[in-house]
Amino acid sequence: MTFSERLYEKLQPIWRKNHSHPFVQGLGDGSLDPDKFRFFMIQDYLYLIEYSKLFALGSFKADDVETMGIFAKLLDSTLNEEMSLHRQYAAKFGITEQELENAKPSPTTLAYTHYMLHVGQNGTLAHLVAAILPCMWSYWEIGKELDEIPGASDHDLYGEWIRMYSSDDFGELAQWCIQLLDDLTEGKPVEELEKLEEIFLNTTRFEYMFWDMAYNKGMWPTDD
Ligand SMILES: Cc1ncc(CN)c(N)n1
Repeated sequence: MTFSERLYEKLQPIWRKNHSHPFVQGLGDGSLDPDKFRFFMIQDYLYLIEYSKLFALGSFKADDVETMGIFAKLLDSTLNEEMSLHRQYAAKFGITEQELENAKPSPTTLAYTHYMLHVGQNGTLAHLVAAILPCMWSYWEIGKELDEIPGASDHDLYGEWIRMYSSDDFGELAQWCIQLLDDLTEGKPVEELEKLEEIFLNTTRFEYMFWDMAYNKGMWPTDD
């Protein structure tokens, strides 16, 4: 069994919760309150600013030019393709550049991004890849599942989001990351694999928390 197959088994209970979460269900049937989606888009934009730094770190930590180049491609596609989706949605929602710039991360956004950056800065390349993989893998799975719902990818508001995350381009990058983690973990000792599994499951849990945060528009419990 490859390491990613082992992770795939372990992540099932959390992914089931993702897929049945009212935010994700609402994206699929079009019933999601646009105000919740607006909140999500702003938080996700802030999230991606921090997340993209992990690709720069991946390039720094890689041992060969080919891997460095693919991390550079991931950095470019996140900043200039994925985040341009967010900028388009911002325009649709009348969110100004100023509002995006002044937006503050929620506690969940902060905790999730800081955790990944901590692991990415202090760990090995395998640690970094274990931390970033759930982000790509889970969105690709959700995108593909929602794309199968008749009419979902043509929805006026949420269709574009579904098309982006179910796309072959997005899937290829997720698959590359899965393969890289399998290559990096081949023949590694049990304790190392357990540590990587823990990191992977932590960010998998953070993915679930992000959906829940968006659905509840969860900010700090006090404005002070
Ligand atoms: C929270 C989150 N997780 C994953 C993705 C997909 N890159 C995202 N945009 N935002």
